[in-house]
Amino acid sequence: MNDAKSQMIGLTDILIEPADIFSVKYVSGSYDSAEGFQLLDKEIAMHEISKSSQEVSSRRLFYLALPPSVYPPVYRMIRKYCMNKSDLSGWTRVVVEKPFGKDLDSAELLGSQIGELFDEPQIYHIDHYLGKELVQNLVINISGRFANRFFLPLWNCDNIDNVRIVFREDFGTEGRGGYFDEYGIIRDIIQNHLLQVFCLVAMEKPVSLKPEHIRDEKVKVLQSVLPIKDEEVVLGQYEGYRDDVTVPDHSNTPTFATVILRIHNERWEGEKQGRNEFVIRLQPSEAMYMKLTMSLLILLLSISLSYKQRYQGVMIREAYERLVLDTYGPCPS
Ligand SMILES: NC(=O)C1=CN([C@@H]2O[C@H](COP(=O)(O)OP(=O)(O)OC[C@H]3O[C@@H](n4cnc5c(N)ncnc54)[C@H](OP(=O)(O)O)[C@@H]3O)[C@@H](O)[C@H]2O)C=CC1
Ligand SMILES: O=C1O[C@H](COP(=O)(O)O)[C@@H](O)[C@H](O)[C@H]1O
Repeated sequence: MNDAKSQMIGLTDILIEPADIFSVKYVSGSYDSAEGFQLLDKEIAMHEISKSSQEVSSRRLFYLALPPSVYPPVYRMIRKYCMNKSDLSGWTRVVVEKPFGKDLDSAELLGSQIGELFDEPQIYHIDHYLGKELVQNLVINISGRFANRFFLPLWNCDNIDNVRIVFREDFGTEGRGGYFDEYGIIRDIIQNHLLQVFCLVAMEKPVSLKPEHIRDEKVKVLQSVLPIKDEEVVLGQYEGYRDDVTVPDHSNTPTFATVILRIHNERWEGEKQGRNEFVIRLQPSEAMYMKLTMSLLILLLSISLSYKQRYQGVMIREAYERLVLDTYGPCPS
């Protein structure tokens, strides 16, 4: 690994207390050499001894803000040098970012490489879109589709012509070309964040909110998607993308993509011509609103709920904050 890509930062000390006090310590080293990880382990152990009544019993969570292609060497080092040593209690968990590989082969390879080092319950796959307030609402909260008697009977192809899941950003790679150019917009955003939203919008009601039940329903809806037609995909690259010095001059990586997914199941297969719109805006400024177009009069009626206005003073957790805290608990969903 070259030097420019060899900085490893270890977060050795996070205190989460009612007063939200965070104390952070950095240890630097390279991804593929023992010294940095031995030092990191030493720092963690010192912290554990200073804080814990049970010597060297701890909960160690490793979250890597790195492209998954770098995971195998880093996780090998963690496995070798940084595990919780105690047989008494505690645990070691690792958080894996998206995209998980580039295709089926590389995803399976990555899975087996990480699987050789850690047991399944130790591995947490993170998709921060699942931590967003309105995405959580899609499944569990009061306005979630399964809890809401207003939406429940309407949520099918008799009443919904199409669902558009739109992600827009008004900035470029900003120095992240080293990661982004290797993956592109489909693997960076569509295959994970937007497909998760797609699954939550389209899936059937899970038997319970247990992780495996939610996962099973997501799998079913993905299996119901018909093969994508070439003519229903558009790819592009925004002008100026290659101006970023971290992007190769001749990059052909897509930075724009649109695709139509057709679901072949009882709920969604069928045609409905409709002109009303129900919008769930995850960001910026969380909101839900409805635009009703009364055919001849073309009257636009808006029924809206802006989270900022409606829930003034209520703190909405950041997606990562919610999910990283979840990794400390017993439930990986
Ligand atoms: N940025 C974001 O908003 C989000 C990012 N993620 C995920 O986090 C991970 C990292 O993304 P992000 O932090 O944005 O990416 P960056 O490009 O900022 O890279 C993060 C770190 O990884 C290093 N790095 C990048 N490419 C390579 C490589 N090919 N080999 C070795 N090291 C490399 C960088 O080193 P150097 O600085 O030297 O290039 C940097 O230290 C990705 O998996 C991404 O999907 C997930 C959600 C949101
Ligand atoms: O995963 C990623 O997401 C961010 C966008 O996240 P958001 O919460 O700000 O919508 C994106 O910028 C980044 O390229 C990608 O890796």
